[in-house]
Amino acid sequence: MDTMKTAYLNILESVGEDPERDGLRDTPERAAKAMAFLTHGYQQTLEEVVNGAIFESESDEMVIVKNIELYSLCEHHLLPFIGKCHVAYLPRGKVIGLSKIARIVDMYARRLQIQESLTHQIATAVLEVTGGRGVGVIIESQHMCMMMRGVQKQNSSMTTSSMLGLFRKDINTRNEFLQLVKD
Ligand SMILES: Nc1nc2c(ncn2[C@@H]2O[C@H](COP(=O)(O)OP(=O)(O)OP(=O)(O)O)[C@@H](O)[C@H]2O)c(=O)[nH]1
Ligand SMILES: [Zn+2]
Repeated sequence: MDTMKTAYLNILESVGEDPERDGLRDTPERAAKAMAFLTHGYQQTLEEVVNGAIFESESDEMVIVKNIELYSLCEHHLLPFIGKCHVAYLPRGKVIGLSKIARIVDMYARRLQIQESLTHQIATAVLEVTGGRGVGVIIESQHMCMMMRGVQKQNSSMTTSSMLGLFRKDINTRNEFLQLVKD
C-alpha cells in the first residue's frame, strides 16, 4: 500500500498539484485504497469465490443470469469500462449457486482487462466450475478511454461474446441464449 501511496503522490506532483494542500492531503492514501479495491480480483481464486456452492440437480435446461453489472479497468489506460454481462450455461448433473456467477464476473472484472479476455475468462471459469455442457457469455460495455479521451465517442459501446461447448457447436442453443438475452 505504501508503494501505491507514493505512486499517487508522484502523480499529484506530476500534474502540477500541491499534494500538501488541504483537499489533497489524504488523497494518495484514498486513491491507493480505491485502486486496491478496483483490482482486488488478483487476490481471489475461483475456488474461494465459489466456496463449494455447487448443488446436484437433474435439471438440464439452460440457466441464464442477465444484466450483471460490471465495472472493470482497461489495461491500456487504467480507465474504467462499465457495462453489463449475461451468462448462461447448460448444466450436466449439477448447478452453481446463483450469486456465484456474479462473483465470478467480479473476480475477473476487478483486474486490469481488455473486454475480450474478460469475456473469455468468465466463460472458461463457469464451464470449469459447473462442468456444464456449454457456456455463453456476452458483455456490453462503454469504455471511458474512448469517451473521456482519445476519439471521445460518447455513445459507442462494445459487445463481446464467448461461446463454449454446445453454445459454440449448436446453433439452436446459441440462438436460445441470444433470444433470452434480448427479452
Ligand atoms: N479490443 C479492445 N481494445 C481496447 C479495450 N480497451 C481499450 N482498447 C483499445 O486499445 C487501443 C490502444 O491503442 P493505442 O494506439 O496503443 O493507444 P492510444 O494512443 O491511447 O489509442 P487511442 O485510444 O486511439 O487514443 C485503443 O484502440 C483502445 O480503444 C478492450 O477492452 N478491447
Ligand atoms: Zn483503454
